Amino acid sequence: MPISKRIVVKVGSSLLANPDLLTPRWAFIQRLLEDFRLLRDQGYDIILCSSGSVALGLKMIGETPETAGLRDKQAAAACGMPLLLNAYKQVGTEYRFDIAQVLVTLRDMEERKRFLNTKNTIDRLLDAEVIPIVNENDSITTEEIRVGDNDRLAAKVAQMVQADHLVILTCIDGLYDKNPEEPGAKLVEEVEDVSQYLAVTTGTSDLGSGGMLTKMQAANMAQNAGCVTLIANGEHDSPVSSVLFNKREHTRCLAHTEPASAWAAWLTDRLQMAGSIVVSSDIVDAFEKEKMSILREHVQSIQGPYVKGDVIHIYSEDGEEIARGLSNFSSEETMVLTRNMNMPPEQLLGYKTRGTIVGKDNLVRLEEHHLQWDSPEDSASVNASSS
Ligand SMILES: Nc1ncnc2c1ncn2[C@@H]1O[C@H](COP(=O)(O)OP(=O)(O)O)[C@@H](O)[C@H]1O
Ligand SMILES: N[C@@H](CCC(=O)OP(=O)(O)O)C(=O)O
Repeated sequence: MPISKRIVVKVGSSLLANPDLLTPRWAFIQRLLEDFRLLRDQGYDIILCSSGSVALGLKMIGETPETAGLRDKQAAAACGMPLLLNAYKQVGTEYRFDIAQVLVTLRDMEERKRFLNTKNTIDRLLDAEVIPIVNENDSITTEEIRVGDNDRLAAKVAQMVQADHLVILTCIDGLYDKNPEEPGAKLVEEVEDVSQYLAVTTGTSDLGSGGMLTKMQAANMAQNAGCVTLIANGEHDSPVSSVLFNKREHTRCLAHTEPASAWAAWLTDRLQMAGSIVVSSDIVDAFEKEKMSILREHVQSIQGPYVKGDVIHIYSEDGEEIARGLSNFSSEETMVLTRNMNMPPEQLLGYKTRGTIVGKDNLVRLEEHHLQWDSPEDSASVNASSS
């Protein structure tokens, strides 16, 4: 099976749950899986990222979308997940599909080993022609350690399986050039640079989580991994193939050139910032010409806490994010190294090390098409050489 026939389909809560009764929308699931059958028969591998567990589980714990807090949503997800999977299972049988549940957490995407483990599982399911249904394991994730939206999670999965299309089905026809409630808002058919639209993407539907903002962030991650994102209304016959084959209106976010490697794509597109450092202007200038390792003398300030092996965001002194890279040290160790420049790293840390903060092979310089993240609050950062 050529890898170019891999698609990731993300389905939002509002398509899966009736807004008032919070019960499964069987007719939609029917249309979706009927379309999957058609695509499978044409040789497409499909990975489904499905929301809906929280919405479908709320009634069981006596909550509503308006009143539910984080704890309620965690419990609702535990109640709703079997209902959601049961719906897919029942309809799947009708269309000769086997399905499988893959529940992931933030760390399964952010830690390289766990990311590859998840990839292996999904690949194996696809080999067996089983449809992986991916969702966040909401019941065990708290605010600090959750992805929080399935748009970016789906983009991460698209990057993971090297899909060439990510199809995001939602309750609106695509991205509008301003708040769709405002008169005169127009559908944007093609997006090359998502950063132009971030300011006009506030608000979600009643059951949705991330709104159009996380769809744009997801599209950027997919773009950077060489994957096209199609955003469309799911309320349509053949909801996926009609968009994939360009038979109805939608927003198409173009793919950028292929990333240097799957490793570089994983390293660059993050779901959460583990920590960051500010580096001196000499290394920023040097970066213009070639990629170089970041040494302790380059570090101006550190924002943690983070641990050895976390991907950290690297900023210039004027707040521009210039690179991301795998840190060889925890934030505490980095602090010790940079505050005691006259002492050898080995002596400071008690083990053999050259003290390179980020090696050049574990570093990716951000390009124009990568969305930069705002630098963390200055007040929270600690000056590396202040004592
Ligand atoms: N510029 C925009 N274009 C389109 N939709 C937008 C825009 N800004 C905000 N939205 C809102 O995003 C919502 C879709 O996101 P969301 O509710 O999270 O859906 P889903 O549950 O499918 O992820 C729409 O209902 C719309 O109101
Ligand atoms: N993981 C959650 C959904 C999170 C989410 O992104 O929701 P949505 O914006 O409707 O796609 C759930 O299963 O309810």
